[in-house]
Amino acid sequence: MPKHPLFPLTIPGGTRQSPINIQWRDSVYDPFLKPLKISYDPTTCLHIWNNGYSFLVEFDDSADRSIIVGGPLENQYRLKQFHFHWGAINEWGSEHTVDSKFYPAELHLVHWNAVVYPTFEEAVMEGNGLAVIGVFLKLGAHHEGLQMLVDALPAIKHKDAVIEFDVFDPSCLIPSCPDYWTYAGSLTTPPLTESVTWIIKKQPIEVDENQLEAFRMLLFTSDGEEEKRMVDNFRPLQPLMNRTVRSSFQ
Ligand SMILES: CC#CCNS(=O)(=O)c1cc(S(N)(=O)=O)ccc1C(=O)O
Ligand SMILES: [Zn+2]
Repeated sequence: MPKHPLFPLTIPGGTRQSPINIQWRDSVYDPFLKPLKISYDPTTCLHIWNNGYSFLVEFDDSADRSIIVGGPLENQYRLKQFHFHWGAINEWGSEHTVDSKFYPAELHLVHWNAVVYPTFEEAVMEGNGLAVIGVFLKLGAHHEGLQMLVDALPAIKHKDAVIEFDVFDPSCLIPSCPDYWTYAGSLTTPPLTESVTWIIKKQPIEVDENQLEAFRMLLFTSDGEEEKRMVDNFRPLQPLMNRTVRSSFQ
């Protein structure tokens, strides 16, 4: 298991840190959880860029055009960006684990509560400010929708590289099975604030080896610096402490 030079391991006084191991048998079915409703407008897609930690696709979140509602959420939340975490090899790479099993990668779709908070930055600091959908990636069949992202990666190999990305519907990356786990957690990168309602999809999506390898050819480093491959950009598991993971399924 690689060490994590990227960011602090612990937040002093943290009681709801992420990621966590989801022990399937300890999760509690909640019949009052609603189905998650996802309505994304593909034309709100802006650009894809390498921020030196992951690659992310950002969306125009100046209006309620790409939103999620329902599930465990009290309000609707606006899509701001999505990004991935992955490993150097297929044995690990996801941030969350299920019964202590790692997946080779994990997708995070980050949304913020624009009903209650005026800006994303303010929402990041509040307990109900963010909602992140987590989707596991497993090695298997070629994923057509992901390939559009993979084809753009060579153009953003280095830190701070960005290219236009006009139309993309991230719904194609979300499994059709409605089942999810949900728990109260945090950002897994600085500022690590305890502001995230996590919604982790039970069913992974399948991607092929070439697609995972394409993630691994990205670099943490800027053009001209000594090359460091962008791999193992996941935070170590955090203690569950006094939390229950709820499931939307029996
Ligand atoms: C201020 C502030 C902030 C956090 N930004 S983020 O929520 O988009 C985010 C969230 C996550 S995660 N892994 O917690 O969803 C990772 C990375 C990022 C990011 O800045 O790129
Ligand atoms: Zn993430």
